[in-house]
Amino acid sequence: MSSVKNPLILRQLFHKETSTYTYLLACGNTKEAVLIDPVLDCVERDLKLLQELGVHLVYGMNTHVHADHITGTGKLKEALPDCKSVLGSKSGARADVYVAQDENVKFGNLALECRSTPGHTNGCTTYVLHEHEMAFTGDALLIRGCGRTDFQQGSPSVLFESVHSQIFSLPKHYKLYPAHDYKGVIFHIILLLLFLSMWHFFFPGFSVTTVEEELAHNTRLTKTKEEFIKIMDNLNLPYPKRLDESLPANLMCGVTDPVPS
Ligand SMILES: N[C@@H](CCC(=O)N[C@@H](CSS)C(=O)NCC(=O)O)C(=O)O
Ligand SMILES: [Fe+2]
Repeated sequence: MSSVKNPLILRQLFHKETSTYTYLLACGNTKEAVLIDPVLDCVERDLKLLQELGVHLVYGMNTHVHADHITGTGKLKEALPDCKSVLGSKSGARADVYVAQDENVKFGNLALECRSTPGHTNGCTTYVLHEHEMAFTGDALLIRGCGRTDFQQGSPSVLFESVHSQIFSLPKHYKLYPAHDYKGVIFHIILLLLFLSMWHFFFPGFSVTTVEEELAHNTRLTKTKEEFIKIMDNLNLPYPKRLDESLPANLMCGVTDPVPS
């Protein structure tokens, strides 16, 4: 294990309605912070936390153009004018900073390396924090699963290559943090039927994994490429409930231009 020079403040936040994880990362020395995949509905929560921790948001970053929720980046920028939005250069959406393969996003003394991981969408980017041996995979890799490939330029073949070359090639002990966890949802439904509302207490789902765990236990990506393509082509998932509002808004950084009066 390499010695850690710069302390990291890390918070994993959850949006229950869309099972989305947002990550707050801040440099413990300088207090410069980034939010990865903020959700519009949770901006007030995130602003309060930034203030409580005494950190200064420099980037609102997205791993990709989300199809299931509206990004909070635009609203965060309105509240914090120093904050810039970051997105993969192949995303086709509006952002202040576009990142490509091997570029770094710096916050304080820490830096996130950008790895292009298309296949779920063209612009999908995995952000790697080498100093703390962790990566934020968006929807390219979910815990024991992966993002769907049936819309938004999705391609199972491209996703398979991305995950194997850019994520599974990281050291085996690296922690992987995804953009969603759907494992708790089944239990949620069962407990709702039992009129209980504390599902998260009993069945928290999964919050983090490692390269080693996914190489051994990912239900899709441990298969051959041919088997993987067959699985992905036959998922038959319903479209995300908020797709129609999310996609156009996220192409505009989560805010639509004001209508002239
Ligand atoms: N039911 C959810 C949407 C679920 C969904 O389609 N999730 C996406 C990631 S958000 S683009 C996905 O890739 N899922 C993979 C899988 O195996 O489930 C909603 O209505 O929001
Ligand atoms: Fe997605």
